[in-house]
Amino acid sequence: MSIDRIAIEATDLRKRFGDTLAVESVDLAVERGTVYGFLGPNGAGKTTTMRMLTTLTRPSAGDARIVGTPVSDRNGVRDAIGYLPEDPPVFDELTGYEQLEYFARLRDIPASAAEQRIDAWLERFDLAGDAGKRIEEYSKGMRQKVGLVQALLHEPDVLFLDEPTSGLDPRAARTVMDAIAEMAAEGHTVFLSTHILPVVEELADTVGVLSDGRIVAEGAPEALTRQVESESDSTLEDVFLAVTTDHGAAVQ
Ligand SMILES: Nc1ncnc2c1ncn2[C@@H]1O[C@H](COP(=O)(O)OP(=O)(O)OP(=O)(O)O)[C@@H](O)[C@H]1O
Repeated sequence: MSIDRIAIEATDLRKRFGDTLAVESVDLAVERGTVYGFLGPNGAGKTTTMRMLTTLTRPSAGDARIVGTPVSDRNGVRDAIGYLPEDPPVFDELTGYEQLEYFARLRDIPASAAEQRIDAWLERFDLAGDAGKRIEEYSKGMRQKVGLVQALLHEPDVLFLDEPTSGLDPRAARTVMDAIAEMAAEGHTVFLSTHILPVVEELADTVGVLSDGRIVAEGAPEALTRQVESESDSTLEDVFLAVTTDHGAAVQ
């Protein structure tokens, strides 16, 4: 596989916080235009890994590149990515529209394109009627939607999403899932961390399960589920339970 087909690459990526080894050793090679589902129990190191890949946390050791740019080149990587963290970075005192306008300026999106894209996404996420309200008046789901639009407004090569459907009603969650599938079909790469397994089952081309700071299982969802013995058809939940209780003994 040639390197330019790899959007997210990590080699022996590690992070230590004092005595805590948050990420022991992570290797990744995520192909462009694919959706990578990142699973793992609470405390496995998923957020820390995403923070290293998005340049927000400096790795203690190892190497990571986003579309060929090393994460030590923070500006270079930030130009190539969008990131929706668990708690979307929005300003309570701005309206939803102002927040997105502000972000579009930060990202150097020309004003006319910005207006067009903001209007289209607000409409799609059923937020157009509330775009003039201050974010402090928004529900959790509305904040989540603004955070998501903010992450993809500049049409980044690589989109990192931490629980993108959390707090969303089923219709909004469907809109988000369809948008993720579209982004991937257009050639964007999506790195998706969530505990909602049906979301991963539907969207991910490849799934990686992180446990105690290491990837203990990785592969296409169908390939992983085929390897788990179960009385009925296996699901990703069976895979998750097998590899995270027994550290990969059931799935090699
Ligand atoms: N800033 C920090 N300082 C000290 N320890 C930290 C810090 N951030 C994370 N950790 C520790 O690193 C480990 C991994 O945490 P992380 O948040 O990456 O897990 P996670 O897989 O995202 O969990 P969850 O699914 O609960 O969000 C945990 O033991 C956590 O306590």
